Amino acid sequence: MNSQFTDRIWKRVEPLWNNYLEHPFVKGLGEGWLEEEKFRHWLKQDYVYLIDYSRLFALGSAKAHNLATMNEFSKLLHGTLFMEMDLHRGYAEKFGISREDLENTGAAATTTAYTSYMLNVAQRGSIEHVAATVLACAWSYNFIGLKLSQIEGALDHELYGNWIQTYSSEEFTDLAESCKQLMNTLAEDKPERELAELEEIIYKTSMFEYMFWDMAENMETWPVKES
Ligand SMILES: Cc1ncc(CO)c(N)n1
Repeated sequence: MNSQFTDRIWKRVEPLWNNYLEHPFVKGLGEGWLEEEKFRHWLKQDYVYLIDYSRLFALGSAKAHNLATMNEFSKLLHGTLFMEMDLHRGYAEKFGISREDLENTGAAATTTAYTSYMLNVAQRGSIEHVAATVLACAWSYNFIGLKLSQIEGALDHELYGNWIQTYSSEEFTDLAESCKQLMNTLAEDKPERELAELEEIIYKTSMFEYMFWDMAENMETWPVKES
């Protein structure tokens, strides 16, 4: 098979993504010792993150040049709003966080920066820009889920097993693969200047992914609290 755009991307992001696996939040999740309050912080921030992330798939459908692409984005939208966010709703119920509280979480600085960046790039750009903004998110969570699932006992952990099961599942792997396929199709025959631009978007979102783990680990919101 011909070399794909995502093979080039993999070479660029792999060193950065390996840092996710060393991050204390991700390590704690995989080895089962992550403090619950940090996980609860991630859960709430990630829920509001996913609301805006879902908008990107809707934008992808709107900007699609053909029905097949519209269908792909619509499947990704549905998968995020239902399959993925059900995981969050299940945890919230376990923690006694109401649906309303979950949904009304105030986005932290990092969450705001990350979603604003993606929405800005996607709104200003074309369909391939939309595909570039969503790629690192789905693919890197699948990468992390699959890696953590290899740790002995991780899938059976009382609290975090469900997280690892979801992100390493066939369903979520399909979702990540669809994002990769979409990116490859949309990158076909594009000149190098445009490919380099897409690569930068994917690299930046990968950096934001790292910042999101940091935000969760340090339970950050905004640097100065209202008095
Ligand atoms: C921050 C973040 N990135 C990626 C995913 C996977 O969709 C997620 N749930 N949250």
